[in-house]
Amino acid sequence: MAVFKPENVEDLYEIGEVLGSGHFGQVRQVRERASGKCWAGKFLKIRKNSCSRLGLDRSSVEQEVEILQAVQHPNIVILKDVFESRAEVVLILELVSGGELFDFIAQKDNLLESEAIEFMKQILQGLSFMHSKNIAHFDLKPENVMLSDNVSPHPNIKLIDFGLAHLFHQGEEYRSTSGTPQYIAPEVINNEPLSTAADILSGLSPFQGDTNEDTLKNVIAMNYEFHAQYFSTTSSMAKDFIQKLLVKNPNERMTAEECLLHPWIKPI
Ligand SMILES: Cc1ccc2c(c1)c1c3c(c(C)cc1n2CCCN)C(=O)NC3=O
Repeated sequence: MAVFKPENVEDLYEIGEVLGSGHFGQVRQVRERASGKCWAGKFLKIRKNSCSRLGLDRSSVEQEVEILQAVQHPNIVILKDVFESRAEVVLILELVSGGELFDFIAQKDNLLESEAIEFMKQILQGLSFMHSKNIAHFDLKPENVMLSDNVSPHPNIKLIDFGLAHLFHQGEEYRSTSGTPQYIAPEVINNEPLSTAADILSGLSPFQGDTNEDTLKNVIAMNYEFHAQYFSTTSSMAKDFIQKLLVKNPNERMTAEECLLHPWIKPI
């Protein structure tokens, strides 16, 4: 069993504003008292016993910590420290102050394809690194693709939130139905054995339906089209790239490594 620091996190960090919250608990900005540097504290409620429904199993937190310690990469958020009290584990994570990529793009009048390629390349570099270590994120969605800062003209992409991530062991069969309906792969919906390929399809959402049920049906049917309203100025190379991701059979879907070699990302 992993042992985390027993010190009281508030002895070393000043707890600041809430940055986000979820089923797991809260993410808050924290300030390291010794250096004055700001980090993100992910405060996770831990189940007191197996009968309790509130909080997370300690084993799932141990897996998130093990995975974050294994994926040190410029496009993946860094884990600095882990503290544990009676019913809480606190992850001290790199603060990515540039906010969500989705918001950065939404506030621009238009996104050049060259900018989209640069963002996609960084996302794929982080994914390719994780997948090379047999780790899948399993919750890749716009909210979990963030920017390191909001000042530089070319901010760095940072993948965050490894709460659903999984480390595949040799020959292991793994199934899960967790995830966000409009971003999950068809094999997740069908409760089939999963692989890192699920990450490749999960980040896109041309499948949005009026209800979660409609969305899931669209994902299963791979029901999408390139509406002229959005794609009239999109290059055929970009559409070819997307089509090679939106493939129902995970074994026929491009891997992150193959994506990085696609001519849209890496022109010949
Ligand atoms: C400036 C800012 C604002 C909101 C943040 C974060 C940072 C943030 C962070 C993290 C997580 C897991 C969630 C976070 N959230 C919650 C929303 C994430 N889409 C994290 O690991 N580092 C962050 O900076």
